[in-house]
Amino acid sequence: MSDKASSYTILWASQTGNAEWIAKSIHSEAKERGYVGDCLPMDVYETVGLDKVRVLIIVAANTGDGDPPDHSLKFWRFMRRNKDTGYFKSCQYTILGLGDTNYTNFNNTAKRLDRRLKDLGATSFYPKGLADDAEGLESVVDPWIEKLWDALPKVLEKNNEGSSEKVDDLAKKVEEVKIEPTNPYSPDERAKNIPPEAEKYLNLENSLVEKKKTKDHLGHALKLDFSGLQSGMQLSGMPRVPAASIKLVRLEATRPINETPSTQCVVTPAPITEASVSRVQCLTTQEAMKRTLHVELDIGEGLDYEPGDAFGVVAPNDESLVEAILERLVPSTAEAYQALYNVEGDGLPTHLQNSKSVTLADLLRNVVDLTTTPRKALLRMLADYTSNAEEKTKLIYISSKQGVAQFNSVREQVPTLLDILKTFPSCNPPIERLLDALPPHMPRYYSIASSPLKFPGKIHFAFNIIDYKNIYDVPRKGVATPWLDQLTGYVAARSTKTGNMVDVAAKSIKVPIFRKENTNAFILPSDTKRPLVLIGPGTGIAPFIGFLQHRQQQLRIRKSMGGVGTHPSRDIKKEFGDIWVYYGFRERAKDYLFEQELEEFVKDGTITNLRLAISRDEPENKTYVQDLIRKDLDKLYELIVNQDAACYVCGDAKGMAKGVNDALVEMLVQHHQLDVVAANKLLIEWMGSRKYLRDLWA
Ligand SMILES: Cc1cc2nc3c(=O)[nH]c(=O)nc-3n(C[C@H](O)[C@H](O)[C@H](O)COP(=O)(O)O)c2cc1C
Repeated sequence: MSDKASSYTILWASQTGNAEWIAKSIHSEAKERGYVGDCLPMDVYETVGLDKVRVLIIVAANTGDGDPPDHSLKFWRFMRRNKDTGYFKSCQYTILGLGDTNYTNFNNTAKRLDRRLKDLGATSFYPKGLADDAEGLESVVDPWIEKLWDALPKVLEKNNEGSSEKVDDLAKKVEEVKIEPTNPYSPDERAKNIPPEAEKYLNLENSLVEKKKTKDHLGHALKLDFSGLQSGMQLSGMPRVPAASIKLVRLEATRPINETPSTQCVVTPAPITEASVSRVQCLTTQEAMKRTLHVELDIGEGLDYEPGDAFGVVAPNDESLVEAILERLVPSTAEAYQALYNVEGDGLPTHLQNSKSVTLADLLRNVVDLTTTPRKALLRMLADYTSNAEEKTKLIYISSKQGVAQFNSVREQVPTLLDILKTFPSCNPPIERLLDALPPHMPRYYSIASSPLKFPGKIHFAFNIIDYKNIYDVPRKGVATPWLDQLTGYVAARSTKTGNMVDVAAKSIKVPIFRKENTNAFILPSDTKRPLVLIGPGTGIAPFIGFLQHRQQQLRIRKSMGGVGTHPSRDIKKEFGDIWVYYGFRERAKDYLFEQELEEFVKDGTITNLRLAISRDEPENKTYVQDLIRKDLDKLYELIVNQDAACYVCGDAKGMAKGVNDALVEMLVQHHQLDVVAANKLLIEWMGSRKYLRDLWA
């Protein structure tokens, strides 16, 4: 009998859908190649009987500060608590990590898992891959999967030789596309590729003729240089076309055109609450580089929170973009807003699991992502629905190994789906296939910038409106922040030093939100005596406004209870540790966020020391928070090491968080007699003991 295993298990841990999608693609290709196995989210590991698994493939992403995705925390607890060094002795494994080099803890989850599996007796059958979202996951993921097919037969038996041969041929065909510009992709062939369900609502004849495109101005054709693409060229390394698994089943009922779309199709980790916007304020002046809004939501009794928590906002894709894509792809936009469907299919991805009784517009508005950089597999799939031979070839080229420069150029231009369709006018994919290939539309998370002690029943948050031009001067915008700006009526930029919050309660503006579990313990220590060092430039100050309000209120409550002895007020103050705040912005007159509030915290003693790093008031003397920290190393050493202060960092993962980390390493080298390696190790220990906490974004 062969000593190879007869089946594999794929476990995935995903926060925003990439790992899920990649794991499922591996699973579907493995099945086609004749292997047998399962593909499961990490949180259901108990159903697998992990000690029996002989071939394990893990696809793991990161969130927070090198933390595992939220849904996999139970698995991690199990792995940490497992002390049986032989638990995985019959398991051969490999790991594909999805990370981002903008974060200091690059691919921490995959690296930790690798170590832990080895400690528990598992053996690696194929080296781990560490993909980097900063440069495009594909450049590591695609070759890693390709070589997995060479490694797998050494540990795993094929159960279905017949099917595998067919697939090998198929794979070969996909790998080696020979460019034949004179071979047009006919409408007939295209029709063959449209799943039968799609034909029920797609009038194929109509969809292939030019339609009036009233929203066409919204799309911008990409600027791409195809001079490297030559006739007769052999192309290789294309991603596989995502399996056609989604079916749209048309229902009898229709939705009245004037009915407000609901968010019931959105899959969120906690139930959605409709919160009313009560007040709003622009924290920056007209002349500031960025526009920053401060919004207050009325949450009533519905949502408990503590400072440091975050919450999710369910923001729709831009409606005119949704409409323009529908106008471009379906024969009747009106129908796309009214006809109801159930989304069905084997192993539906998580984000499609609530898509019942939905319109095509609902799906594009709330379920799939229309604005993030396209995956290569999407471009490859679009090629299959492109009738013009030259355009089709270009799409295949961009998704191939040879077209990597063009793919990078696509990424750089941050196109919407409409831009891609505009670049390739004869491309007409059915909506089902888009659902197969587009990433999930994700909720946006914000740190709460208030304390329930100061604002019971309310939450505050602050954010920059994402609105910029790409390298070719084409306007680009975010999803949630321009939507919130529009929803709250584009309040005027502040003109005075402080500005006031505008009461908009009467407008009954609703924002769908949900609670986010605080998985990284970014909360105040319960002991108020413990000193704090809070480092957060820009909107990184937001959670600290909540921390400071909380401490301010705690102090007021404590004072109102009165004290004993000759100096009650001084004795009470001793029950509250010092708070040092490092805060940064560009220009004092334009983007000093929460200026009035911070000054009040200083005045009433909530903040012991407010250190302001201003980067543009004196262009020759740019100061960042890490520069101020470097100036204060001896005092900070006293506070952090001798007085056991907890140190919090919030904001940009790359420049700021790295700079602050380096400054803290310097502090430990200078004052704690450690070398750089030992100092870094101590900082990691502090993270584990919640003395050094970071809430970062790229
Ligand atoms: C809020 C956030 C925090 C992240 N933190 C890290 C990190 O600390 N280290 C890292 O290597 N990648 C980090 N990433 C990058 C993700 O691992 C990467 O984008 C991955 O493709 C996400 O996969 P998913 O869609 O399956 O969640 C972070 C991404 C986000 C959005």
